Formats: sequence, structure tokens, C-alpha cells
Amino acid sequence: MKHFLHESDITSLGTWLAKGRELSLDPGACRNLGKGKTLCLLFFNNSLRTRLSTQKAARLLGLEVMVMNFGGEGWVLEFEDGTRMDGAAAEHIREAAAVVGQYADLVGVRAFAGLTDPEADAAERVLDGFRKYSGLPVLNLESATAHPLQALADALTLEQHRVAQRPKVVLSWAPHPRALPQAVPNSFVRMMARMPVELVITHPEGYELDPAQVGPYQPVYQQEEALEGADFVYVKNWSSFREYGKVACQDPSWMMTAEKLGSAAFMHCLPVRRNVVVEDAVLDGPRSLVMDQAANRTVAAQLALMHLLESL
Ligand SMILES: NCCC[C@H](NC(=O)CCC(=O)O)C(=O)O
Ligand SMILES: NC(=O)OP(=O)(O)O
Repeated sequence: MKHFLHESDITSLGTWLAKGRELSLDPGACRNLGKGKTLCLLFFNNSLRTRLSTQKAARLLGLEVMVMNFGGEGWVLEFEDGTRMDGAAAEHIREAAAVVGQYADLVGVRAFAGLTDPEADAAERVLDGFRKYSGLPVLNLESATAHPLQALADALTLEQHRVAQRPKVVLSWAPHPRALPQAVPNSFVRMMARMPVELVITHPEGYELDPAQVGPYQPVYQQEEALEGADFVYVKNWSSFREYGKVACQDPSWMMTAEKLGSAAFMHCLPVRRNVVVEDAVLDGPRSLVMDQAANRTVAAQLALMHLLESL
């Protein structure tokens, strides 16, 4: 059975990007592919883009869609086997996932990192529970360690705007008042490793990404040095991995500004905190690609759903 849990589920990125270009020109080209099938989207966390773009993509493929905010409205789930469920959890993942399997043909799940226990987050128990017990192809709508739909939309956006043969792409950490997951930078770094780009990663000391996720890399701790000659600057906050889930730095000098950006294009997955992560002038200026990225989320979701439909 096919899943879309991780960027590695894209075996031929070139083929996917080429198909994405075709879908951008003719979004309804495969409008009967999912006819008679139902996609169920389960959100354990908030969403704007993923929620709407995946529904739009599904409808463009002829799928029926059901959406549920599981975080606020579903039963509290148990994930451990063999426990006596006399606490808060009302339902085991074994039943919950299998029940969804009775109503849908495909399932999408959003379940962020808890950011308290790195091993529990790495185990991806929600996503993996649905993979094991739903009997359905599973679509990752951002999990604890990965956001492959975003990374695919980012790759499509880079391809559309690439001028240089091998552009310089800088992933630049930014300050944020809250502790955010590492899923977006993990997936972005893994995706860039498969693209014809020079990737430079800049963040304060202590914000190293998990090498088990992204492989070994040499960060540039001086943002200014990293940004020299950049063609694309991808800005994102994430919480510390070393001091797991902690906000170890809030230094406002890491905020992206129009001056620092220079002639580079600006990228961010959104939602973004204005004048904390990036100043207004960048988002409102001509070099921002954030709406192209958001638009490409629909294409990315169509590609991922087409991949899942192949196993039905
Ligand atoms: N799906 C895109 C990003 C989602 C999440 N951001 C957030 O939760 C931002 C919330 C805030 O700004 O309060 C993240 O970084 O992984
Ligand atoms: N970029 C992204 O995944 O946005 P949402 O969290 O709003 O879905």
C-alpha cells in the first residue's frame, strides 16, 4: 500500500515536479481519478493552508472529503498497548484508526510534535497508528518530524522561480515567542538535498537540527555571512532540539529585513508573525514568494493524492 508520510515517498522527484507543472497549467486534468472514493482529513492541530488546499486538491481529483478537528472534538486517544484505560483516554488508536477505515478510502493526519519527549515525537505514534490500524493509504498533513506537502510545494516554487543553474538557498532561523516544531525545516533540508541547489543553514548556536533527521551539516552561525549572494532565503523559526522544545534565543536581530534580503527571493511556509519573524516590508514587497508557495500547496496535495490513489 502506498503512503505519503515523508519526502522519501517521492521516488522520482523530477517526475513529480514535471507533473506538478502540468497540473499548474491544467488543475482539472485528472478530475475523475478519485471518483467514488472518500478522503478523511483528521486535524489534531490548527491549520489554514493544509486544510483548505488538501480539500481543494481532493475535489479537483473528484474525491469526496470529510474533515474532522480531532484535537478538540475527537476522543482522547490511547497509543500504548496493554494499558488499563482508566485515565483520560477514551479510545485506543487501534479502534479509532480502524473505524476511520470503515468510512474512508484515504486518510490524512495532522499531528504536531509534543516537544516534551524527543523519542515519543520521533516515534510518530499518531501517524504511525493510522498507518498500522486504518488499513488505508495515509497522507501526512504535518507530523512531529516532517511536513512533506510543504517541502514539495517549496520545491515546486523554487523550480518556478529558479534563474541560476544551481541557486544558493539559505535556510535562516528566526525568532518567535513560542516553541515551534522542527518538522518544516527537517523536510525543507531533506528536499533541498535532492534539488540542484547550494543549501546554507544559519541559526544561533544551540539550534542545530537533529542529524538523525537531516543528516550531518555545518551551520553558519553568522546570519550576515550566510546570506551573502543568496538567491532564495527560506525563513523559519524552530525550537531547540538540543534543549528539546525550548526557546533558547529570542534575539530580534535574527528577524529577516528587506535590507538583509537584498535581491534574494523570500520564502516562508506561513503562518508568519509579522515584525517578529520578518518585517512588513519583505512580506509586502516584490520579492516575497509566500503566495506562490501557498498556491503550490494545492498542486503538492494533488500530486500526493494521485500517488495514494495508485494503490486503490
Ligand atoms: N504548518 C506550518 C507551520 C505550523 C507550525 N507553526 C505554528 O504553529 C505557528 C503558531 C504561532 O505562530 O503561534 C510549525 O512551525 O510547524
Ligand atoms: N503551511 C502550512 O502548513 O499552513 P497551515 O498550518 O495553516 O496548514
